[in-house]
Amino acid sequence: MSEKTFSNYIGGEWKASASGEVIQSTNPANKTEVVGSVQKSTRDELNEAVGQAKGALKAWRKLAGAERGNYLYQAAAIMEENLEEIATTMTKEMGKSLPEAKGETMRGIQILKYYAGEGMRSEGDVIPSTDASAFMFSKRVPVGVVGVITPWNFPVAIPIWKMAPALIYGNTVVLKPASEGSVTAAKVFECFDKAGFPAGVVNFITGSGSVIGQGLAEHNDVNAVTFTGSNNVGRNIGNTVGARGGKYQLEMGGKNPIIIAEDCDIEAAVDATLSGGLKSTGQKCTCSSRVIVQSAIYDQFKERLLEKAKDITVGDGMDGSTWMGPCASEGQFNTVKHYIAKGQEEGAALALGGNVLTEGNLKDGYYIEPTIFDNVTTDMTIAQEEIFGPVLALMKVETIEDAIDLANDVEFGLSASIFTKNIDHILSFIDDIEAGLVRINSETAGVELQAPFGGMKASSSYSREQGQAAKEFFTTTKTVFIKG
Ligand SMILES: NC(=O)c1ccc[n+]([C@@H]2O[C@H](COP(=O)([O-])OP(=O)(O)OC[C@H]3O[C@@H](n4cnc5c(N)ncnc54)[C@H](O)[C@@H]3O)[C@@H](O)[C@H]2O)c1
Ligand SMILES: O=CCCC(=O)C(=O)O
Repeated sequence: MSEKTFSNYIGGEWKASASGEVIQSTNPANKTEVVGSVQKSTRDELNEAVGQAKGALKAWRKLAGAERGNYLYQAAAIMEENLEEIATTMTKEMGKSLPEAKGETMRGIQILKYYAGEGMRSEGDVIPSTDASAFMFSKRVPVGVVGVITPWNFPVAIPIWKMAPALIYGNTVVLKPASEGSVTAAKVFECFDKAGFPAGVVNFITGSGSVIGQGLAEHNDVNAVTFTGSNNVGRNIGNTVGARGGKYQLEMGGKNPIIIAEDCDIEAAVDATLSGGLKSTGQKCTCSSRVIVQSAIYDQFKERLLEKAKDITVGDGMDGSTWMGPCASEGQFNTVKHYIAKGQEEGAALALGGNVLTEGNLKDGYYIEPTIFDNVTTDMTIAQEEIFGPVLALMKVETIEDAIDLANDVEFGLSASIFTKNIDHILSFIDDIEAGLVRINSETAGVELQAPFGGMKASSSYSREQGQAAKEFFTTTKTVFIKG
């Protein structure tokens, strides 16, 4: 793959920024390798992108849903032809292993197809009027220009799970991806370009969060902003968009618990803890971070967990034998090191890992060992703050009631899981756990595109993405009353 500089995609054309500056995206498995560069755009260019999206809105929303769907089907087909290249770029840009990157790219394609079909489905309800001679119905209509601000950890799936529903319901979009995933997102936009969307319907602009992201939040012609990312940035975007009367949706961090009950299948629970906690190097918003284990099996579970964690192969995501890649960036690497030090400082015992890996080629990347802390208590920073790295915190409890109380003792509420065979425990977990994604005998990660996704408490703005739930954010309802 040759290193390339990608332009913005505005009004159906690839355009370099007048700033003359670019942002380089480097490979976290090999710091000196530049994967590609994107534009460091200006506020004027953002205004142009929003202007193009606004200009394209009328004609786009007037197309039949099925016609809009055809563009989405076309984009999906082109992405399928380019799957290998997109996935390779993703692995090189943010470190996810190649099989995971391929899975994510395929997921993006499936999301496009799902929403393409949505263009042929109902856009309202017939509602009986109290006037027998009148006809009343509701009709979903687009919100308008949608600003899409996305993180780096799912650089294909997240932009698509926001853009596809926005587009099918008749909105136009301006995407601002995270810089650490921008080259991958540009590859997706190359497919959108080839799909032939009318000029201005889909726009792509890169640059700093404080200029382009904040600019989208502030722009009066951006009717709605859908954001996924960290809590501090999200809250600020929500306040900014809300203050000018815009619609917003925030999907943010997690501190997800997995509860291990004494009656569970320990082997299955260990596998799910490792997969849910450490796949993607712990950089999924749904990753398990707190492992809450009943005391009767604590030692047995811990021993097996450590045994299996020791076998994890860490390396370049492009290498077929790699199970866990590097942290996605230098910033992420430093954050994880900071939390590991903090855990030790506050008295948690390091049961495994905790070190930077420097052997052989690993010294060229941002590698940290799979890390497991023992004797973690809920007051510790590593039990409260999102780490977003390969770090698990083991916590001991006596009863399942205690486990659920402990699980809920954080500001976040994104996903949660329990391993148990006891139906009473399952039912009380479903009822009492404060999380938007509740999983039984399964890892905490694992989002299905046809189901609502979003968190409770500080993890979300009470909104839901994906499946039919996306309709709520990307449309507004007209109630029509007709009298002859
Ligand atoms: N709940 C979910 O669905 C979900 C999914 C994936 C990731 N996440 C969360 O995302 C975070 C990791 O992603 P990240 O590091 O890219 O998050 P981030 O908040 O740093 O960045 C997200 C996006 O916001 C932009 N941004 C940064 N500063 C901004 C500002 N001042 N104004 C407007 N936009 C700004 C960034 O450029 C990026 O495009 C984690 O907290 C993770 O849990 C949540
Ligand atoms: O990072 C957040 C998205 C998580 C996800 O898509 C999954 O768990 O499958």
